Amino acid sequence: MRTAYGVETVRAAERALMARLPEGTLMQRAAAGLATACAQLLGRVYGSRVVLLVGSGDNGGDALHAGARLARRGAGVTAVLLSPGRAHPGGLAALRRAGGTVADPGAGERLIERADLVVDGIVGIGGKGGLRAEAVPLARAAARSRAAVVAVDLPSGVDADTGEVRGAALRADLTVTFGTHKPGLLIDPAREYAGPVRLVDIGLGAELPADPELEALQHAEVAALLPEPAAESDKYRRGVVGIAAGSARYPGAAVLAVAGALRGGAGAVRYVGPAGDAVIARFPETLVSDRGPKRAGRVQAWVVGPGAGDDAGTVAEVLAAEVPVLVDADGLRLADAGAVRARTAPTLMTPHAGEAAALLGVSREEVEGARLAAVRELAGRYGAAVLLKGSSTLVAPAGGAGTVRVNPTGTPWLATAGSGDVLSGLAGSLLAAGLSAVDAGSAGAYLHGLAGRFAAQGAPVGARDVAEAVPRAWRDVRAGALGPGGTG
Ligand SMILES: NC(=O)C1=CN([C@@H]2O[C@H](COP(=O)(O)OP(=O)(O)OC[C@H]3O[C@@H](n4cnc5c(N)ncnc54)[C@H](O)[C@@H]3O)[C@@H](O)[C@H]2O)[C@@H](O)CC1
Ligand SMILES: Nc1ncnc2c1ncn2[C@@H]1O[C@H](COP(=O)(O)OP(=O)(O)O)[C@@H](O)[C@H]1O
Ligand SMILES: [K+]
Repeated sequence: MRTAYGVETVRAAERALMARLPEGTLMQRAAAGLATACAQLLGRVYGSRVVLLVGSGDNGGDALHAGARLARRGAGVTAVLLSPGRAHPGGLAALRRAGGTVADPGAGERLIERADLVVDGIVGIGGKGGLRAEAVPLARAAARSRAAVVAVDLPSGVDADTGEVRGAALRADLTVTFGTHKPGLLIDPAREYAGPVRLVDIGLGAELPADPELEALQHAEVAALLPEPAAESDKYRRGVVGIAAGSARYPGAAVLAVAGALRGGAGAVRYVGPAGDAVIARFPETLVSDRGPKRAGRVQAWVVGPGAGDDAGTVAEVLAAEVPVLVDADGLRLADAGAVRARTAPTLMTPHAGEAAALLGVSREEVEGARLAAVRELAGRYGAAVLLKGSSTLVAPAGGAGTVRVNPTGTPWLATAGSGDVLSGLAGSLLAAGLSAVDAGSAGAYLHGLAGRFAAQGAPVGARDVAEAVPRAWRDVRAGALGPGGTG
C-alpha cells in the first residue's frame, strides 16, 4: 500500500520525531537520500555540473546539504539563491566547505542551460500559492535545458495537499520525497509534474496516524479483495449482478457493461433493458429480461445508467432497490439526489470529470484542476461513495471524509469510447460479489487500468479489447500477490 499524508499531519509527525533526535538529523537523512538519487541519475558524479535552486526554507536546506555531498564527490555545484539573505545557513556553510559556489540570482538561467542536473529546492511543503514571479524564468529554463531535473520533496509550484497547479511549476524527471508521499504527488495535474517519485525513509513512519489522506492499493491488497469461488459456490452464492443499461440509441453501452460484468466475479449477469438482443447475440450466457428492474428477478447489486438515454423511470426503480447500486453515465444525470441520499444500501457513483462538473455546477476544468476536493464534495452531497474517473482516478467513501483511494494502474489509452461502460460492469460485478462500494470501485479501477495496459501495449485499443484483457489483469494481480512460485 502506498499512502500519502497532508502537510499538517507531516509537520506534526516531524515535530514529534525531531523532539527525540539531535538537531539536524532529519535534514541529514533527507539530504543523504537526495544525494544518492541525484548520483544515480547522473551516473558519473565527478566532473558533472549541478545547479541548486535554493529557496528560503528547509527545502532549500535539503538541496544545499545534498549539493555539498555531491561536491565532495567531485561535482561542480553552484547554488542559485532565490532569497539571498535567507538561505539555510547550515546548508550554505556545508556547501561552501565542500567547494561549492554561490551564484548571483541573475546568472540562474545561463547556469541551468549548461547544467547536467538541476535540483529544485525552491519550496517544499511550506509553499503557498504558485511559484513566485522571480522563480518562473528559472522553471522555464529548466524545462528548456537538457539537464535532468530532480525535485526536492515535491516540485515547486504544485500544491502538496491537493495536487492543484496554479500557474508555472517545476517539471521534474524525478521527485525525491521524504518520510511519506504527499497527496499532490499522487493526483494529477501535480503528479505529472513530479515524474517518478522516490520515497526516502527518514524514520517518520511510526509518527504517522493510521488513516492517511490518500492510499493507493497495490497487487497484494487488490488480490486480497478479489472474490474467489470455493468448493460450495454456485452461481447465486457468487452473486448476481443486474445491468440496467443501454437504449435503442445506445445498445453498445449495454453490451460493454455486460462484457465488464461477466469478468468481474459475479456468478451470473442479468440484463434489463431494450438492448437484450444485442447483448444475447454477443453474450449468450446473460440472463435477459425486458420487464424492468423490479420484475427481473433477484440480484445482489445493480449497475444503472450506461447508455440509458432519458429513461429516468428505470433509474428511480433501481435506486429504490435494497441492494448496492452503481450509478454511471446518464444515470448520474437522471438520479434524484434525494433518492440517492435516502438509500440504506451502499451506492457508488462513477462520474468522469464532465459528469462530476455537471453535478457540482462548476466547469470541467475546475474538477480536473482540483480532483480531490471535487470527489469529496460529491460524496458529501450525495452521501454515496464516488469514483471520479480520469487520469489518477479517485474513490471517496460515502460522506466524503476519511481516506480517499487513488488508482495507480490507469493509462491514457483507456480514454476510448465505452471503456467507462466496461468499468461500470466490472465494478458492479464486484459489488454483487460482496465487496464494499469503495473496495469494488478501487479494485475495479485497478483491474480496468491493468487491462487497459495489457490490451494497449502502446497502441490504440477499443473498449471491447479492454474487457477481454480483464481476466489477464485478474491473473496478474493474483500471481503478483502470491509471489514467485505461486500457482493460483
Ligand atoms: N521539517 C522537517 O523535519 C524536515 C523538513 N524537510 C524539508 O523541509 C521542507 C519544508 O521546509 P519549510 O517549512 O522551511 O518550508 P519550505 O522550504 O517548503 O518553504 C518555506 C519558505 O518558502 C517561502 N515560500 C512560500 N511559498 C513560496 C512560493 N510560492 N514561492 C517562493 N517562496 C515561497 C516562505 O516564505 C518560506 O520562507 C520540506 O518540504 C522538506 O524538503 C526535510 O529536511 C526533512 C525533515
Ligand atoms: N487521461 C487518462 N488517463 C487514464 N485513464 C483515463 C484517462 N482518460 C480516461 N481514462 C479512463 O477511461 C475510462 C473512460 O470512461 P468514460 O469517460 O466514462 O468513457 P465512456 O463513457 O466512453 O465509457 C475511465 O475508466 C477513465 O478513468
Ligand atoms: K521543491
